[in-house]
Amino acid sequence: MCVTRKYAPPGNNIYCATNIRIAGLDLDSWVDNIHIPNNFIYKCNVRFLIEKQYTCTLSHCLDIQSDSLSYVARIFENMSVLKVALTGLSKCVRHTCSPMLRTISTSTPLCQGIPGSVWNLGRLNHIAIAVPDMEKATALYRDVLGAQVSDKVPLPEHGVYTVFVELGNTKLELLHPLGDKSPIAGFLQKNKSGGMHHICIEVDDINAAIVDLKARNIRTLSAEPRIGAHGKPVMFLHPKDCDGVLVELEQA
Ligand SMILES: C[C@@H](C(=O)O)C(=O)SCCNC(=O)CCNC(=O)[C@H](O)C(C)(C)COP(=O)(O)OP(=O)(O)OC[C@H]1O[C@@H](n2cnc3c(N)ncnc32)[C@H](O)[C@@H]1OP(=O)(O)O
Repeated sequence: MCVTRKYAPPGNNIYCATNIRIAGLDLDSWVDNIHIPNNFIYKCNVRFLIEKQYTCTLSHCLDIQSDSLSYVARIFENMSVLKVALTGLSKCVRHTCSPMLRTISTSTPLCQGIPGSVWNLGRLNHIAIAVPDMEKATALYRDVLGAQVSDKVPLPEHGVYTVFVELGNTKLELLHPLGDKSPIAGFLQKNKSGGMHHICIEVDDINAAIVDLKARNIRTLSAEPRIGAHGKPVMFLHPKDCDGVLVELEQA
């Protein structure tokens, strides 16, 4: 799906295309009337967030039948006002200044937000494959399939050796057990020839994601985010809560 210029009048940014009405008021009047700290930036960002959440519906006229106060409460529930102010402003500037951004693909975070949520799912970072023989697996991707592969890196804190295979649009992470308590050892016991172990998806705010997912009863597999293979905070989600797939979220 593509949202193109035809939905937006020339000279305006994409958000002008949607006529959003909340609780019977147009968005501007509604934002003017809401009782949040009397600060222009806060109001700007509330407006921005609502537009951001709803523009992708492709609707020219969107009626949100919602009690205005509870709607604001939901928006503020999961966010720090400062973060919203900064994110909102920088995104507003980008969207008003660059005509290129009038074309939005569904793979951008813009189209993936959940109404009222302050975090967005990003790109697929990697797919991890547990392998019983790292040298053999590396040789397969490097010598037989012709991919660029990284060096083998030990990550004792995760109980794994890793090799990354570059694929252009994403990566494969080959995993082999390191140490007695490696989570990969148990997996390989059950899957002797190896197999897909997890997928890793980027998120723009891992802490907000964790709070939100925990509230939705999705189990996280460590108390706090840990530093993953790319030196960034990561969190694993229980496969039983993710349709049988072990999901790793990585801070983008
Ligand atoms: C460096 C870093 C990075 O990329 O940044 C990494 O890759 S670290 C990569 C390694 N680190 C991790 O995997 C950390 C997160 N993983 C974990 O906490 C654990 O491995 C669990 C996923 C919770 C599995 O725990 P454990 O092996 O003790 O339990 P288990 O074997 O009894 O499994 C419980 C149930 O989950 C299923 N299960 C286990 N591993 C699975 C997997 N990878 N994908 C899908 N399902 C899986 C089992 O089949 C079983 O289902 P049934 O009951 O139906 O039989």
